[in-house]
Parts: sequence; structure tokens; C-alpha cells
Amino acid sequence: MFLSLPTIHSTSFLHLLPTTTSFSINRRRYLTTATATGSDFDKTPPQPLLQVNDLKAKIVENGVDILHGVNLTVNHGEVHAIMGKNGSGKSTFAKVLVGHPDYEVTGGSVVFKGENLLDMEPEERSLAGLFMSFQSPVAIPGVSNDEFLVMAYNARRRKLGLPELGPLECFSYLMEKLKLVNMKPDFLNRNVNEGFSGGERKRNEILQLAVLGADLAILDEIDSGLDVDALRDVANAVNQILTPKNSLLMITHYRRLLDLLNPTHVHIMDKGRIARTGDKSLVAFIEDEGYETVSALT
Ligand SMILES: Nc1ncnc2c1ncn2[C@@H]1O[C@H](COP(=O)(O)OP(=O)(O)OP(=O)(O)O)[C@@H](O)[C@H]1O
Repeated sequence: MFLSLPTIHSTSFLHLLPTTTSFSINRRRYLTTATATGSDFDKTPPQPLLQVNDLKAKIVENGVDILHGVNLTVNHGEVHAIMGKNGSGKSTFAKVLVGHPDYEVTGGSVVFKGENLLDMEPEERSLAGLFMSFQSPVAIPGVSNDEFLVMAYNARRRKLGLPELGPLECFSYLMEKLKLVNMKPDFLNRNVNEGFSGGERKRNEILQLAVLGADLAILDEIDSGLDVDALRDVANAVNQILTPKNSLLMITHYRRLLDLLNPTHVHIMDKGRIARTGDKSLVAFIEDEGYETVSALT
């Protein structure tokens, strides 16, 4: 997880929900009904959860431009996958969204829940409902998993004006989430990610997501290093965390994760841009043709 203040599912998106819209929810399509007061002309288009427009960014250390104009819209309840060859800028894009200090935005805009995301500090982005699990989650020596989760969860509750949970309530809340991710309770007493295997770290990221919640969860190669059982557990947990209101942006190289999480949109990133967007059939196209075909068209 991005180690700033915690992300949690927020109720503040409610005012953004349109009166009438058709939007995809995980694998289903829902049609909400208009309020009876207006004509068709009153129907407002769906308010995107995330709107990225011509986003450009460079690496701070060496000034190299990596993102060359990314455009992406994620609506509530959608599941997006970003694929693309190594070094095409997928992780950079994700890290720029959460405000990673290694990168500087040089152009474009990002609107999240109606707010300018680029104006927010990383902590504010997290508190606003953005969660990211990194490709290589870091360990936090000296801080136990349960301390970390309780602290993060209660910080978010304070931010939302909710009372903090006491130790007993926290314990039962965490146990419920552990079950969701199929992790043993002793993981709570261990220091965050310290001595965890690669797969355990990935599972622990999903535990953090389950505990903290998110309006938009960004999972960067959550499937790398997972055995088949762990992959299924992680996918099951993510599917249970998804609701009609929150959304998922996953970065992956592998079809097996897509089969389990069933994205509504698949994007191919190439040379720091989204070069192609489609549905899951795009994956079969890439498997047949390779990324070079996409590169040749950009
Ligand atoms: N902090 C950094 N310092 C130096 N180079 C970087 C940094 N971050 C990204 N890069 C470079 O930017 C390019 C894009 O990297 P990025 O990690 O975004 O690619 P990716 O599409 O996620 O690749 P992969 O599929 O291999 O994970 C690569 O050439 C990478 O070496």
C-alpha cells in the first residue's frame, strides 16, 4: 500500500452520483432510475470517478519524460485493466496518480471525485479514497500489522467525523477482513511485511485494501509471485470488496487475473500513452499479435 495516510471507502461520492445513468458494475450493468421531476433533458451524464486528460510526467532525478499524454476515464463501478510491454509506463502512471515523489507532472489534468487530484498531497489523495498497492510492497520494521491497520483505519474514521473503534471492535473488524483474504490471524502480530514472502506481501496489500476500503483501488501487478491458490484468494477478496460505487484499476501482464476479475475495460499502454482500449477480447488480440502490432500503430 502507498504509505501515506490511509485510504478508505468514503461516503462523499454520493453527491456525485447522477440522477440517471447506465454504468457497469463489476460484471453487471445497472440502470438507475431518474428522479420523477425532470424531462430527459434534465438527465445528467455520469460523473466519472477519475478523469485523466493528456497527463504528462517526467522522472525527477534525471528529467526523462515517461508519460506522454495519458487519457483515461474511470466511472463508478468499473473494472479497468492496463496491460503493455515492460517499460511502457504503467507503474509510472499509477505512481503519478498517488503523488509519488519520484515523478513530476509536466502537463495535463487529473480529476478525482470532482476534485483536482494533482493539487492534493499524497496523504490527501489517500484520504480522498485512492488506494494503491505497489509491485513491491515495503516492510515497516517495528510496526505490527494490527497496529498499522488500526491506526490507519481510525485516522480515516476521524477524518470522516466517525468515532474511533475501540480495541474489541477493531479486533472483530480485522478478523472479519482476515477471513475475507484467507490469512491466518498471526499475520496481525507480525511487523508489516517484515519477513513476509512475496505472495504474503501481496495478500497483505489486499488485507489493507479490505480494511481501509477505497473509491478507486490501483493494484500494480498484484498477481506477480502468487501461487494459484493465493491468486484465487486475492481475486475472491477483491471481487467481494468491489461494489457498485467503487472501482478498480489493475496493472497486469497475465490473463489469469483478468479471467478472475473480469474487467469492463482493457487498455494497452505504449510509450507512455494509452494506445488502445477495448474489452477483454483485446487480451486475445494481444496474445495473438503481440504488443508490437500496437506499437506499430502509435
Ligand atoms: N524512479 C525512476 N528512476 C529511473 N527510471 C525510472 C523510474 N521510474 C520509472 N523509470 C523508467 O521509466 C520507464 C517506465 O517504467 P515503468 O515502471 O512505468 O514501466 P512498466 O510499464 O510498469 O514496466 P513493467 O511492465 O516492466 O513493470 C522504464 O524505462 C523505467 O526504467
